[in-house]
Amino acid sequence: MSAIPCLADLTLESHELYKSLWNCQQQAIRLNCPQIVSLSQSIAPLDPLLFLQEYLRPHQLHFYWENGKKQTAIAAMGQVLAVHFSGQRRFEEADAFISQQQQTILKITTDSQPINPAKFFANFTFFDQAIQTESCFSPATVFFPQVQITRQQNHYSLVLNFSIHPQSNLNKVLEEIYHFQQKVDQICQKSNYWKISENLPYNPPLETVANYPQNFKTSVQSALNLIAQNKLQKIVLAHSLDVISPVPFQLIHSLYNLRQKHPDCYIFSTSNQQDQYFIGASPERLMSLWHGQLETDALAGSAPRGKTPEQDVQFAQMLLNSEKEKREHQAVSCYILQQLKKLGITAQSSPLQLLKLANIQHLWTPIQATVPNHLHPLKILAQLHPTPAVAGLPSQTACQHIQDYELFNRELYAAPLGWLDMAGNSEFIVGIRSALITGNQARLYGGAGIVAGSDPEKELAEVQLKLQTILNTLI
Ligand SMILES: C=C(O[C@H]1C=CC=C(C(=O)O)[C@@H]1O)C(=O)O
Repeated sequence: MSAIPCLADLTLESHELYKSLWNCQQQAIRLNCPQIVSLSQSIAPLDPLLFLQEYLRPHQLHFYWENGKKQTAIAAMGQVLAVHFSGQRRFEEADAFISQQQQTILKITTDSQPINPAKFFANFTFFDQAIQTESCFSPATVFFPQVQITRQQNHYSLVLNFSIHPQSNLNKVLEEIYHFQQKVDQICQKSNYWKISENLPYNPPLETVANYPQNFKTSVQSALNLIAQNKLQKIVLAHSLDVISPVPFQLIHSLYNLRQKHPDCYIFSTSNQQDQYFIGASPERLMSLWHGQLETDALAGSAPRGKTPEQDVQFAQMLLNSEKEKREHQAVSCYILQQLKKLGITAQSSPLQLLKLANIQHLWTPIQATVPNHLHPLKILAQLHPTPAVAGLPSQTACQHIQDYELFNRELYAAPLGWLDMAGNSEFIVGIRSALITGNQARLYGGAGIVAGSDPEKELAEVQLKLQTILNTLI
C-alpha cells in the first residue's frame, strides 16, 4: 500500500484554530445568536461517493452530485442548518434565508485560495405546495451541511461546518474537528486499495407493483384534444413505475451503477430525514452561474440511440428534421430566453445541436448570458422553473392539467436540485430520469412533451425508454 499524504498539511496550529472559534463565540455572545464556523482545506484524492458510503448516517440530510465529463463531484451530509419553505414565495424565502445566514459564517481555510468553498444545498418539489399529507419532501428544503467533500478535476477538498453557540464547549468542537479530519484521512488511505465496484451486490429481481400505461396513453389523447382546441400549446406528461425489491435498495451501489452507465449525465442523490432517497441521472442543467456567467440548457425532443452507427445517424437526422420535435424544443428555448429577459438578462443561444446519451438522444440548445452581480441565483431559478421541458405552455394551464392527469405526486421529479456558494456561484439541474426510494420500494419517473402531432403510442415508448435509465441501475 503506497503512502498517501495525510492531513498533516493542516497548517493551522490548534491554538490558532481555538482562537478563531473563540472569536466566533464572542460574536455569538455579542449578537446573542449562534454563528457558524466553516473550515476548509485541501485533502488527498478521495472519491466523494466512497466518503458518502462511509459517513452517511440514518436520518441525515445528504446531497450527492457528480458530473463525469467535468470531473466534478460533491458529497455533503449532516445539517448544521436546515429549513423548509412552501408556497409561491419559496424561492424568495430560501434566498432571504441563505443571504441572512451567510452573515453568520466565519470562514477559515488552510489553503491560500479555497477552490471549493462551503456550499448551501437545496431541493424543490415540482409544485410549490405539498399536494398530499403524505408528501415525502417539502416544497423547498435548504441546508448547510456538517461535512462536504468536493472533487474538482485533480483538486479535492474537505469543508467542516460547526454551529457555535454562546454556551458551546470549544474544546469539544476542536475534538470533533480532529475526529473528522482523522476519519477523512482513514477513508483517503482506504480508497487507495478499496473500490466500490468490488463490493457490488447481485442484481435482485424487481417486481413491478404499479404501472398504468393505458392511463398515460388516455391522458396523452385527452391532452391532444386540448391542444387541438387551442387550450394548450404543449404539456409534459409523466408516467410513474412502482417496483419493489426483495432487499432494501443500496443507495451507493445504485449511484455507482448510474455513474458507470450514464457518464454524460449529472448523477445525483438527496434525502429527507426519514431515509427516503431521490436519485437519478439527469442530462438537464437548469442553470449554472459561475463568476457572473450563466449557462442553461433547452433540452426537449427525443429519439432512441441506434443499434448500429448507421441507424443512430438515421434516428438523429429524423430528430433534427422532425417538425413536431422542433416545435416541442422551440417551446423550451423561447420560454427560457423570454423568462431571462423579464429579469433584464439578454441571453445568447448556440445553434441547435444533439445531445447523445447512453440510451437516448435529445435536441439541445445551450444558452449563455452575463448576469449582473446583484441578481441572486434563486431569483433566476424562480423565473425558470418549470420550463416547458417539464411542464408545458401556457405554464399555469399545463400545470393544472398535469395535476388532473397524473395519478401520482411528482415530489422532486422534474424540479430544481443543486447548490449555491457564498460568492454567488450556483448550479441546479432538473431532477428527471429519477426515482424515489423508500427501503425496498422505488417509484421511477419518466415524462414526455406532448404537442400537436404527438402519438400516444410513441410517447409511451419514449417514456419507457427514459424509465430504463434508472430501472437498469437500481440495485
Ligand atoms: C421530462 C423528461 O424529459 C424532458 C427532457 C428532455 C426531453 C424531453 C422530451 O423529449 O419530451 C422532456 O422534455 C423526462 O425525462 O422525464
